[in-house]
Parts: sequence; C-alpha cells; structure tokens
Amino acid sequence: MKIAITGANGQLGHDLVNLLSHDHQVFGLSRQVMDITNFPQVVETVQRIKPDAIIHAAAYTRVDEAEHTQDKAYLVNTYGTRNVAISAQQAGSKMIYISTDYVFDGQSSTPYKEFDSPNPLTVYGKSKLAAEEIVKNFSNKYFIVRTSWLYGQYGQNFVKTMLTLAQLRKELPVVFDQIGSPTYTVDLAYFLKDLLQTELYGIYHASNTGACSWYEFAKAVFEEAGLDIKLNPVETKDFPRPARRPAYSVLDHMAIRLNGLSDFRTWRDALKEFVGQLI
Ligand SMILES: NC(=O)C1=CN([C@@H]2O[C@H](COP(=O)(O)OP(=O)(O)OC[C@H]3O[C@@H](n4cnc5c(N)ncnc54)[C@H](O)[C@@H]3O)[C@@H](O)[C@H]2O)C=CC1
Repeated sequence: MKIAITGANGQLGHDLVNLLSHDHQVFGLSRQVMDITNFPQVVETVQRIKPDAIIHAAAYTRVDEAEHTQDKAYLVNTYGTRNVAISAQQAGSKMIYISTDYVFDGQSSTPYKEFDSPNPLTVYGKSKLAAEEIVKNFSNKYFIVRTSWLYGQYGQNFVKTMLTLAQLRKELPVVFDQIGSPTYTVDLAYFLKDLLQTELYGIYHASNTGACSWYEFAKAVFEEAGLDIKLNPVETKDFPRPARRPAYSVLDHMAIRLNGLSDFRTWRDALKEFVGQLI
C-alpha cells in the first residue's frame, strides 16, 4: 500500500513511519514538507502521492498553550484536518484521524464507549472534536481513532520527564486524581497498521488496556527503571494548569471487540518494554 503520514516528526508519526516502512511505500510528511494549514499545498501533495491511505497524526498538541492561542489550535487541528480530509476524499484514500480522550469531560466513572457523548473541557479538546465532525462530513472512508496519554521514543512525554526529573530530585509530587490509560506509540502504530488493511470504518478507542493515575504511572516508571524516588500524591487543584484535564478518561474498546480486531496489551507490560529499551 501507499501510505502518507502527517506529523511524521511527532511522537506517533515517527513510530508509524518506522513500522509501516517495512511492508509499505511510506510518505512521511513533516510540517516542512506539507503544512496542513496550507490548503493548496495539501491538495497538491496528496494528489501527487495518490496514497491508498492517509494517517493524519499532525496536530497542535500544546494543551495548556491552546487555552491562550485558540485560533492557532483551531487552525491546525480543525481546519488543517479539513484540508487533509478533503484531499483524502479527492484522492480516494482511506483516512485515519488520530483523536483524543480529551473529547470527554471525565465525569464518568466507567470507561467511555465510542458512542458516548463527548463534552470537551479545553480548547484543544474542542478543536479535536470539531475535526472529528469534519472528517465524518468530508471523508467516506474514515477511521477516527481516539487514544490517550501517549509516550514513545521520539519527542517529550511523561515517562521521559519523570526519568529526567529523577536525575535532579529524590522526591516528586504527582497528581493522583486523574485516571487514564498510558499508551505506547509503538503499540498504537501496530494497531493502526492492522486497521488500515480493513474497511471496518468508524470510531475506535485505542489505548493500552487497564488504567491508572499519573501517580501510579510515575510509580511504575520508577519501578521499571529501578529508581528509588519518593512520590508524593497531590490533587489536581494543588497543581493548577491553564487547561482543565478530565478526571477520568479511560476508553472502552467496544469497537475493537465488536469488529473482532486484536486488542492492546496492558499499559504496564508496554511500559516495561519501553523503559527497558530506554535505559
Ligand atoms: N500526546 C498525547 O498524549 C496524545 C496525543 N493525541 C493525538 O495523537 C496525535 C499524535 O500526537 P503526538 O505524536 O504526541 O504529537 P506531537 O506533538 O509529538 O506531533 C505532532 C506533529 O504535528 C506536527 N504539526 C504541527 N502543526 C503542523 C502543521 N501546521 N502542519 C503539519 N504538521 C504539523 C508537528 O510538527 C509534530 O511533528 C495527535 O493528533 C494528538 O492530538 C491523542 C491523545 C493523547
């Protein structure tokens, strides 16, 4: 297959390019090659490649900054996605749009199903949800894949931040009242690779299985790394940030189950592998 990947220099994009290049003709599109906010450039690039599928992983992911730069968030996440969706449709390509658990408000106490009503709390979440609607309207061969708490080898993420902080301090405060599912970008890339081969279009929730708080996640990182760091559980209210995070954003994998696709391994198993490779 010919596969184009936006956000090719990002955490997920990088792993997607690496994985899919083994079996497919891959076009990794960084911002330098194709700025998704530039409509003529997106149309021209996609027409030239004529990919069988586009995985759209590019986004404005600075969740806190987005609260103050709304136009920028909507320009990249919403209108950028429109540009990709229209181009994908013109070229007859399948489209996978990567979305987020932050489309939910976190008031639930049970895992969110694909058809539960979104209610994003942040500009970032709203701009990503608006993009989901656009994808549904402009593409007739779409997968919307919501994931959560990504980490991997490339770029900055929670796991790397914890390991860096551990070199500077022996004691760290970490939030214990936000629950979600950490997801390894390599595992998500494998899932997307399988999904691409199908025509089982629609919305998917895709994360490593199981759930934890950021506090438990940090504890697991240090256990896997064999580091003795004292963690102090703190409440979200003691750690004010511009963007309000959902208190609970665990994703139920109903679409994976009902479509007979392979589910993810646990977040702890994935973390073990990642930290093992990192250190
Ligand atoms: N990082 C996380 O914890 C989560 C991320 N997601 C979603 O997963 C996807 C991948 O996330 P990450 O790899 O972590 O993001 P990232 O921030 O590492 O990568 C995003 C990439 O998009 C590119 N980009 C930004 N503006 C662009 C533009 N105008 N034109 C072209 N490229 C542009 C950036 O250069 C960057 O390489 C995104 O859609 C994000 O919204 C969903 C849930 C959680």
